[in-house]
Amino acid sequence: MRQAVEAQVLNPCCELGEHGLRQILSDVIQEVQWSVNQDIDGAEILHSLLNASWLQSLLKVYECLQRYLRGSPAPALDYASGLSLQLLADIRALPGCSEEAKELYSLLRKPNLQALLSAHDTVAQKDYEPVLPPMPDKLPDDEEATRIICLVKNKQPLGATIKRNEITGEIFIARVIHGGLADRSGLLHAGDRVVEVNGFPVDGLEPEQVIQVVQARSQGTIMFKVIPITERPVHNQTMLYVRALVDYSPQQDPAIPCADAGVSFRKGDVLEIVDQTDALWWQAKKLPSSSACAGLVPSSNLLRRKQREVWWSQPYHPQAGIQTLSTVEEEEDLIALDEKCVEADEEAFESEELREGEDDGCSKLEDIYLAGFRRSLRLCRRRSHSTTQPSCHTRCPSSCSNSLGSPYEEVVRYQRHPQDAHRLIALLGPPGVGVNELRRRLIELNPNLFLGAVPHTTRAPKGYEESGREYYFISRETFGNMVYNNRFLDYGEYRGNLYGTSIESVRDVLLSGKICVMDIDPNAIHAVRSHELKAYIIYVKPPSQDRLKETRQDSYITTNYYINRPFKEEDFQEMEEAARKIESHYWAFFDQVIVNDRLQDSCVQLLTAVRKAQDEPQWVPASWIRPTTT
Ligand SMILES: Nc1ncnc2c1ncn2[C@@H]1O[C@H](COP(=O)(O)OP(=O)(O)OP(=O)(O)O)[C@@H](O)[C@H]1O
Repeated sequence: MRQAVEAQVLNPCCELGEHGLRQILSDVIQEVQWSVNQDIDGAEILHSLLNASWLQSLLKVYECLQRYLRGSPAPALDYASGLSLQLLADIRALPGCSEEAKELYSLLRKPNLQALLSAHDTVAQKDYEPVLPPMPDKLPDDEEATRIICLVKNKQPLGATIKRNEITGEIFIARVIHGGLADRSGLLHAGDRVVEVNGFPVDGLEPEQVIQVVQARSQGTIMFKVIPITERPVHNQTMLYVRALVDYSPQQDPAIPCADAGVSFRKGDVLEIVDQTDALWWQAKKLPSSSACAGLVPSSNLLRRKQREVWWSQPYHPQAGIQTLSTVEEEEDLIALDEKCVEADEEAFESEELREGEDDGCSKLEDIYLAGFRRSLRLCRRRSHSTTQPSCHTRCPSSCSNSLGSPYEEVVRYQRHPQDAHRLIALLGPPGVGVNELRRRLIELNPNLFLGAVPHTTRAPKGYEESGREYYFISRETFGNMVYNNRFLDYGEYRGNLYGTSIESVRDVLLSGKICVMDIDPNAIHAVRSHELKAYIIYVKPPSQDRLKETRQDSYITTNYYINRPFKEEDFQEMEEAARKIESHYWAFFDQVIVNDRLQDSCVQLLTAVRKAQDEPQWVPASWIRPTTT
């Protein structure tokens, strides 16, 4: 018997029979049993190994595969789709058909089944397209290994770019676009040398001329003769999602290798980076994307370099391929705006000067105080909107300019766990647009769920005020210490008193299980975008000037110099101007934009946005989820 086993091992191709292997195995077990009886070393281990059920199963699988290999699969017929059509006609012709026949009829009519049968027939008839040209009879011995590649082109672009070696004039595939036609074929690779296209030798041609040869045939088979690259680099691509912090238009970028293959994006767009092989040009898809095909975007380094070039050479150039987040010219504009504001209100200011304390916008809803609506706090914020020397400071005043250095921000999909603290809801917009009106309405809707953070101030409390309710009343020294220890999200001075909102105040609301709703100065965006607060930022945008005039007829604005006066034409213009500046600097950081046209609609949109922020997955900075030590 042992000889029989050896024969099988030496000649693995010989027939094992249906139960061949298992038979051998049981013979081996018997043999081992015999060895055990003879007290031979290691035999027991071998015995248990051979008895193992997993080995038995594996051998069973092996036998099945052997059986399958012996009988090569062949189609029973190669006209299944024709037969199904005949069947449909026959069933239709039946005078009264059974339920089974009806079911069969409806099954056979399904387009997916018909497509399947048609695919079956194509394979069965070996009716493959395209028919490759015959191999030349005589290939010169010294010719390098060439490959003939036929791609069937539809209206889609080929999905590959080429480059020319300026010394030799040879044409190479520069890159293959992820998910494009060439990529899906798996036949063309970056680095392959293109020798011929549709029979035309391309050596020495300009890349544009080669493209013309390719494009001469917009549809049908394109034949490439290529010398494949010998060593294809191995890429370990990792999934990367980024939020664009700048605008980019490939059509306006003369440096892009192929503008048609470029992906344009705006600040705030989320890009899926599918290939970072090239140091200069990444491949990406703009989300949400229904296309399998990626396109070219500048790499982070390249985009940063472009940003710097634009920054230094063209402070503001709307035609430039890339627009920076902020420009020097715009900063100067901001000063001009403030002067205009003083001019406009000087006369009336005499008679109707603001008096801090007379009406501090105390907001009380039955027995619930709505903290953070103080007029002085808002005025101190407003001043920072309109000057380059902000009276309101943020915990990280330089963070905005830091973000200018990085054109992409890595993001990940995040959904708050129901047991986690709520995300901070931060509202912002140009002065007077209605941020506080919306915030107030939201809190009033459900004060048990929504709450503002209690701000700090150095001013003395008034008779009716309680520390921790309207404000935390603290000394200048304590306030200074808190500033020193970065405990304010934003703070500022108004009429000699300091005001600020601390991280602890927001934390208190969040820890109580409520949703903290805060209005913030744009400068505070970077402070609230933190691992702990995970702010969801809602930008309240003014509608058109006409709609502002129409909707704000009975509304009142509080300016630096007036409390609650009717809106004037110039208020709307200033609002629009301020909105333009906020948008050009900060658009990328807005999770939601609400155009505050009809108040009722805006309230509904706000409520929906707040629910989305808490309960639906959102793109958030990767650093919130994987905090770094820096
Ligand atoms: N959609 C709207 N339609 C009509 N009036 C509105 C609308 N939104 C807000 N208002 C009114 O506009 C005025 C200014 O609104 P609000 O005080 O909320 O502005 P704000 O954005 O908080 O600005 P600031 O903080 O600088 O005062 C208020 O009288 C408010 O009731």
